[in-house]
Amino acid sequence: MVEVRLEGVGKSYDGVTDAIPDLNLLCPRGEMLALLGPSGCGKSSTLKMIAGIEPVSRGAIYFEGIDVSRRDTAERNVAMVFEDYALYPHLSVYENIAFPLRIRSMLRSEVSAQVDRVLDLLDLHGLRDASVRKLSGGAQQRVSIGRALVREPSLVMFDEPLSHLDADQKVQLRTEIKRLQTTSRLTSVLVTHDQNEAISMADRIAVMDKGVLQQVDTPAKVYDEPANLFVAGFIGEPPMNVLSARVLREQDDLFVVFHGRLRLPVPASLRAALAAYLEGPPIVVGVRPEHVSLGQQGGEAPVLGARLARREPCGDRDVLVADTPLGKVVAEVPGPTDLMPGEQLWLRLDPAHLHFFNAQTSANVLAETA
Ligand SMILES: Nc1ncnc2c1ncn2[C@@H]1O[C@H](COP(=O)(O)OP(=O)(O)OP(=O)(O)O)[C@@H](O)[C@H]1O
Repeated sequence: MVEVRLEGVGKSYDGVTDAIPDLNLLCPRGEMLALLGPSGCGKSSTLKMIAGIEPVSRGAIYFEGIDVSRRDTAERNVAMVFEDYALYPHLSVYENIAFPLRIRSMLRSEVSAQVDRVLDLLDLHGLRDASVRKLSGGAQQRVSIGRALVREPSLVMFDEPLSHLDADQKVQLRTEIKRLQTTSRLTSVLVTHDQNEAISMADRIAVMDKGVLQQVDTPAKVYDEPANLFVAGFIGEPPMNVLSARVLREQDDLFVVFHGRLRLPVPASLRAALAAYLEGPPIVVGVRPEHVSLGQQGGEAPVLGARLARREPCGDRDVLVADTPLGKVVAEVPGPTDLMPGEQLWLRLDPAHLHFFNAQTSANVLAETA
């Protein structure tokens, strides 16, 4: 397994516009890097350039420090796992996994040993002689992962590997891929538009928009410390609420004030970063729905008056969509509640979980002072 590094990589399909202007990215050896972003953000182009399916227009791709930009997929020893499994339907599980070894004219005994190793790894021994066309989607994808691993690749590329599976199989295979990746220390790149897949499987997530890398970090950091408003809005479901506000000082304390309707103390850890915004330019405050709760008017905690527009029951919690003088605010509260549309609510925004962004650049103010 290798470390993969992209340096100043650019891709233009027509020689005029850039699908990817300038990408710098590192996937350390033994880690899974997820490329995540909306349709057209450049995930597939990046995957294809790393795999050697598409040439780079600029820059270079290094495997273990060696420039492989001009090598093809076979020379890079990259294995692919596709969303549609791409198995040979007339062959058995064993023969599908053995296929990449057979075309290398490997000795029969050696093929058998390698395939057995992979059948063990994926717990597929019971299905060894089954025809792949009779298997469930999840089992077919496990066979295609086995076929990718059997020839001991330098890098495994997972291209939307779970998109054809139903919800149960998705969860099972997610766990399986994570287990394999960790125990076999695979270097792998996962392309997905599904944030849950990226969060549950990857060591690091590269969030892209319009060909530009927005943030690359661990799933926890991408969620807890989004680098900018794009990442804040893209990661998390329902998305983070964003509200415009100003920062004021009163005696020695800083407060964030939302159009004179709500005033919250700024946590001590953010004071230095927010000092530049004092009495100054507007700021955008983000708060995740799970950090908006139901409060009471006249209680100790400051609250925002709201009217319930919609309630979405989600089992043990309710998603409340409320109209407030600051705009629409979404709250995720323990449920089920018996709240009805039109009801008056008092919302509490947890001051310990506010995110602050520069309204002009959209960057997280913590990143500006880092
Ligand atoms: N073969 C191609 N020829 C011309 N333009 C292309 C080609 N492949 C991709 N593009 C363009 O490059 C940009 C990035 O596309 P890409 O497929 O890499 O994004 P993506 O994030 O993988 O999207 P999706 O999730 O829809 O597959 C888009 O503007 C797309 O139209």
